Amino acid sequence: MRAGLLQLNVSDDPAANLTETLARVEEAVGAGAEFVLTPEVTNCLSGSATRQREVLQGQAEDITLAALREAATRHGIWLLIGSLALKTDDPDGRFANRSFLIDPEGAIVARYDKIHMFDVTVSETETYRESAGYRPGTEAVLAETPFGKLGLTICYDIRFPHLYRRLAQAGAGILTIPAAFSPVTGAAHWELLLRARAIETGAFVLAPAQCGVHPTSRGKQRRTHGHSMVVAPWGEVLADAGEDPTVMLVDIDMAEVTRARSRVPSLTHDRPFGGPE
Ligand SMILES: O=C(O)CNC(=O)[C@H](CS)NC(=O)CCC(=O)C(=O)O
Repeated sequence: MRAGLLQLNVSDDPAANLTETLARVEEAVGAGAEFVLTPEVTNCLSGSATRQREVLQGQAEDITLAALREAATRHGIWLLIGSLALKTDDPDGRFANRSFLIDPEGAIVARYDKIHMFDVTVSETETYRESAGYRPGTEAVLAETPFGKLGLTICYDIRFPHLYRRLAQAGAGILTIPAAFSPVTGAAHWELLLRARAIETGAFVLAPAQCGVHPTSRGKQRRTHGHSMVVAPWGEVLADAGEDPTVMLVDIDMAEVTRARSRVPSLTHDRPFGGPE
């Protein structure tokens, strides 16, 4: 299976982002991708809740979701929309940070709401309070594809290894981790965390990411780490997209999952234990 990961530098203008995303999908398909993946918040990255309320839509109206479903059908590909920021019926007006798996008929075969919220003070000048703007999800999601079972996660989820263990033990051979990682934590942790999750689970990790300085019309300026990555089940980095927007193609051989897990079957070696709760 050939995967095409889109590394994007989105703005807070969903229509403009969609034009760029569709062109990149086209590029990936032209290069033979059968499974195309986009980063977290493919539709809009903003540092302003006011701006988000102006431009974001609910799932039923969202232009990015509709157009990407249509693109999946037109090209006959599988498509992971890393996530969309979407309006919800949350009483506090919070958005969903929701990932979608689309099949070649354009059907939504799975959707996942990011569970873990990035409420972190990275430095004195850089603070994130994701839970103020987004309503967290509560369910882990596994999806069937012709190339294997897929475990859907998003960005900060990467720091919660029990989620990945659960998905892998439920059968996932591919873990998707679309991201908009912060530059500071990205430089220190991103590659190491991706490789750790791949090794612990004996699964492929596919991590399409946002990159660069994001053009925003108002509010806080956002910057992201880039370095979209594919990691093999044994832990090798198969590809790293660097810092700039691009399409990254990687051939995935699912037999590597079986090979890694038979060399080190730690996924099947859990033991009950007592001790601190
Ligand atoms: O804000 C939005 O609209 C979209 N969401 C994001 O960019 C999220 C929350 S701020 N970013 C992360 O989870 C980065 C995690 C990270 O960098 C780490 O774990 O170190």
